[in-house]
Amino acid sequence: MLVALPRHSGIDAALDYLSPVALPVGQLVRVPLGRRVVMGVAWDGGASEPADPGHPDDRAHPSHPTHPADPVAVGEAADLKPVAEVLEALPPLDAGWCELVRFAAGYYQRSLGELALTVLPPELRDVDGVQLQRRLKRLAKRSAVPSIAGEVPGAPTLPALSEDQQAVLTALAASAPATHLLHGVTGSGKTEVYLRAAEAELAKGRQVLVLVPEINLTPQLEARFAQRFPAHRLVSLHSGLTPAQRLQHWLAAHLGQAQLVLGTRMAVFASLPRLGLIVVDEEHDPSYKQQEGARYSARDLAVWRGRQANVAVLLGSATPSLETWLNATPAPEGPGRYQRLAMPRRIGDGGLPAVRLLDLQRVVGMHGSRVMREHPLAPELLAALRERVARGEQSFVLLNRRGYAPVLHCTGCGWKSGCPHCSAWRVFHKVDRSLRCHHCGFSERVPRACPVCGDPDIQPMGRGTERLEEQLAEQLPGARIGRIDADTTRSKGSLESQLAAVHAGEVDVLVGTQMVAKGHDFRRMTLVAAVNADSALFSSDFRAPERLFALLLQAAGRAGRDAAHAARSEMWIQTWYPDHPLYQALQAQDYEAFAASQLAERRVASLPPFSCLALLRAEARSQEAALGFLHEAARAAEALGALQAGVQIYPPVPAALQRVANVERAQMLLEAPLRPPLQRLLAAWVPRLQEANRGEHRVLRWAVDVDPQAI
Ligand SMILES: Nc1ncnc2c1ncn2[C@@H]1O[C@H](COP(=O)(O)OP(=O)(O)OP(=O)(O)O)[C@@H](O)[C@H]1O
Ligand SMILES: [Zn+2]
Repeated sequence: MLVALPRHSGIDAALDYLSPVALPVGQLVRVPLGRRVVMGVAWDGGASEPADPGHPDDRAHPSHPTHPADPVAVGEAADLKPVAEVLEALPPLDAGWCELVRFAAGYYQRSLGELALTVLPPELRDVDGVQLQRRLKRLAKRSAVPSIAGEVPGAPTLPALSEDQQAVLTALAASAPATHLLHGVTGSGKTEVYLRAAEAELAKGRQVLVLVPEINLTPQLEARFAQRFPAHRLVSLHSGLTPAQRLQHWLAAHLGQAQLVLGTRMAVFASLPRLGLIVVDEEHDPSYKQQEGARYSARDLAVWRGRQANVAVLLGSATPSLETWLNATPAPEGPGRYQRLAMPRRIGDGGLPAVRLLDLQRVVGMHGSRVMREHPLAPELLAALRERVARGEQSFVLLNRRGYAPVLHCTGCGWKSGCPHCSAWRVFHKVDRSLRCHHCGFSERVPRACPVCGDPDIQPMGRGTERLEEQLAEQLPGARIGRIDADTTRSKGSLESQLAAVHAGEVDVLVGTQMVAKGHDFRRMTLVAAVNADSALFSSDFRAPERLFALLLQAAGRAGRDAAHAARSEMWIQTWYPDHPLYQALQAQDYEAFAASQLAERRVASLPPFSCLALLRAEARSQEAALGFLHEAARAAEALGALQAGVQIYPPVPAALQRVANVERAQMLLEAPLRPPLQRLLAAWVPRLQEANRGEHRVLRWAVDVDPQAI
């Protein structure tokens, strides 16, 4: 029986319980654990993780390709506790789900029980049989509503497919189930491809899983699917749902009542007994990687799940991740694991917006050095915005930093608004005159004077979206300025209403973070400007260039989506480094050339996708303790023969953000040219880390991150 015990508990395999009847694998039960009664999942004897689970991307089949068909005879020994309750109202989780969970636990180094239970809806874990019955009744009533109401609305009219869309769909239909990269430029109509591919599976009575990177992209996609398939039940799965909703939606999928399941990364674990297709929209998005607990990649698990279930997986993006791009590169240059499907043209044949690099050196040369100190936008860019406002077109100004200013400082003594608990600045938010730490949440009212020297002249340094909005309002009198970022969209429904206002043309110039830079189909936008992209150019993170390129190309893609305006659509980038190769590739709108040059760099530096990484993170009261634990862990890995196996262990270092909420953080990187040796080492090593965490180097927390997003 699987119950939610973390790997640290030392109990990794399933627990045994007495049951008067044999239970099928995957059956949900309630069992006593200590003094409590908890949810459990019936499991076969071999619950320990496979030593070498391969990788989500690997072509080879998993080490547990078949599922034991025999029901589990649970416990014979007399000292076992009996199962408290079998939740018979629910069919057992199917073999595909069980295998997915088994694989994910093994690959990401988590305890099987913990992973299995945490990916179920939280409310399911708390209900007993009676409460479950009640919820099922409610569900039955709800799913009956459309048929009682009688009429299913007439079939929606379908747009005629573009040549590219047609070609892609023909190739898809002709292919055996496989993983496909749908590489379509922004506005090429990838969603229509998802819809048609889904339609074919729905017609066969199969279920379709659609993953999106962020909650804020779900409403519009949900609306499009709901509109296209009015006779099918669609449910969403994401963290914005109430626990009760999430359970209802999960149940609808599990019982096969919902044919369409749309959600964020957690939805990859949905129970889908008749799965026919998986779509991963914006597959390159870092949000697919869970950043706590089991740090899984939903994109990679989707690929694994598709292969396991023998169904097609459609990875869509205008800027694929380099991992995916390499996987979709045919032999002999690449492994050719995925099929590449290309849609190089926009719907209506409108071109992509022209990219203009606005050289700030020249701007300063022409207008003097004060101009960029006092104003966020160069006069040329302001003029371009004014022109759009006058023509009744919309513009989007991208600044990937919320708040008013990233830091306050004292002009007298140089004091800066640091966070007392973190190695970070506190951000000035003008709306409530607060200094807020974006890492630990510590917030205070802005002091009247410098807390060190008493000088009243404390000034914002730098600029966030709040300040940009204010300055644009001053510089573009009469224009309607809107702002969308994490601060303006805190309350429920506010994002939807703000987006609706943009779509309705009530905003002339939209200021926003990356939140609005992707996915949205703005029809009247003809200018997109990035005003502080340079700050990401020199990041130490090896994925920073890939991220920046994707963000800017996605942002550019918000302009000129209506073919009628495409010709005069532009993307402006204000920069001190107009010759930077990244900007040059962007100007050429040449993803392939950019990917090729990045991959060449990664190959030379032995970075992913040419190597496999795992990160051990530690958090402790002191940096010494955190580093001490990591050194201890390194010794344990060496003792296990890491070096001989080809796994390189880098020296422990303080994390990039060293202190958060008074906790010191450090990390240690493991690198191997291939996955199997790394996976084998991790499987042997992770159980020993708990032992390493004793004595003088005790840490508060440690975690292994397989395929980390940032190092
Ligand atoms: N065959 C078609 N005929 C007419 N319009 C279409 C067709 N296919 C898609 N569209 C429209 O084209 C627009 C762009 O499509 P969509 O939003 O799917 O692009 P996308 O490829 O997902 O772009 P992005 O990567 O920027 O999100 C949408 O308004 C969509 O309704
Ligand atoms: Zn803080």
